[in-house]
Amino acid sequence: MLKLAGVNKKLAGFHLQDINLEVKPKEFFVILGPTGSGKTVLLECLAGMYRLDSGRIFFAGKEITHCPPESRQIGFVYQDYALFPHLNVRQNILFGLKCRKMPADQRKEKLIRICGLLGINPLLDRFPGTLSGGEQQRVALARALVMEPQMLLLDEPMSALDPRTRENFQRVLRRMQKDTGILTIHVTHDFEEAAFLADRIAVMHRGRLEQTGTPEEIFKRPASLFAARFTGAPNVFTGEVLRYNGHQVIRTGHLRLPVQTGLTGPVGFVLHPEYLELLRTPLDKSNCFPGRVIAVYQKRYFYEVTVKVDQLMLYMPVAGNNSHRSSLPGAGDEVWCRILPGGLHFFPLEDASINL
Ligand SMILES: Nc1ncnc2c1ncn2[C@@H]1O[C@H](COP(=O)(O)OP(=O)(O)OP(=O)(O)O)[C@@H](O)[C@H]1O
Repeated sequence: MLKLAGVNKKLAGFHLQDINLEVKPKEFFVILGPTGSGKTVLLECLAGMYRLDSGRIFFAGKEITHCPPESRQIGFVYQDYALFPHLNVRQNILFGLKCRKMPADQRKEKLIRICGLLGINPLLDRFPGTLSGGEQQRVALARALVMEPQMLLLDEPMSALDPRTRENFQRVLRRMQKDTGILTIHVTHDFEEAAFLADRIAVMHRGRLEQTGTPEEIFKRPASLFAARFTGAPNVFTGEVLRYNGHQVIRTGHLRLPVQTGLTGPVGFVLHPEYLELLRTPLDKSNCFPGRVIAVYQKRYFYEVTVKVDQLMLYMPVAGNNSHRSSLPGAGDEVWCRILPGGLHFFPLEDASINL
């Protein structure tokens, strides 16, 4: 178990603020946040590269707040791989074990195991300058893993990879983490990557952790406008909860959507697309709203229909295949949009001026 309690670190122009976090043994934990939000500084605090201003860090049953980096048994993989260019892959991977003066036969045994796990045996005699980005990243990971760290910190290890290589590396990484069970903290600004890899995610914004939860919890129930928008939730809007004709409604533009929420006043809300139904004629007047189709795009497995309802641009995926295309409305058509029960999620709006 890793525990951070009230961790604070001020740097010129940046403040890592009041970080409280618990990560379970064997967990794959992702810190998700935009550039400059403090993800790397947080990893560096864990690795012992900064002296904390306040707060404590505990790992595997002992306090490590003041332990020097080399005694923390942490593996750190950087964004830019940081391989030694004058050493071949084998020498790069074994560098740390040689410094530890591990006997050659033990080094060899570890090398074989790690390279098998990451599929890099054919690369052992090559030099970093001759490797692709994805290959270099695997080597960097192997170099960290061979030291058998108790915790692995990965600082945007895929930022320089093309989408296909990134997808492959994500699979390798996830399998490796499940096989080894090393508590892993991975930093990224990409929600899809986070959702694929993470057991749990913490959303970071301006030096603070805004929300922690499983990928599904964060995607379905974002706690703030920032979390909703940054994780790419479609149909994120703002409005005001008030009473209208004796009912609780949310007013947004000229629309009044019936709601049941403990919140009042200004709120943010998500209209989950899978709870939106596209109709030619209204079914249930209280939850059906007239709109106009703005665009229909074909995606791989579904159609993406954009409907303007009052001032809201609603994104709606509609399942279908080519033969189904003719039954879909087209741009300019008048339609109705029905909100099914459970389709609305609210969060308090603390800072309406958040600009992503
Ligand atoms: N040693 C330092 N001294 C002063 N400021 C620093 C230092 N290291 C980082 N910062 C600042 O702290 C803020 C957070 O930096 P950090 O590298 O943690 O962001 P990040 O979330 O990892 O961003 P990115 O996704 O771009 O890597 C930035 O404004 C950065 O300029």
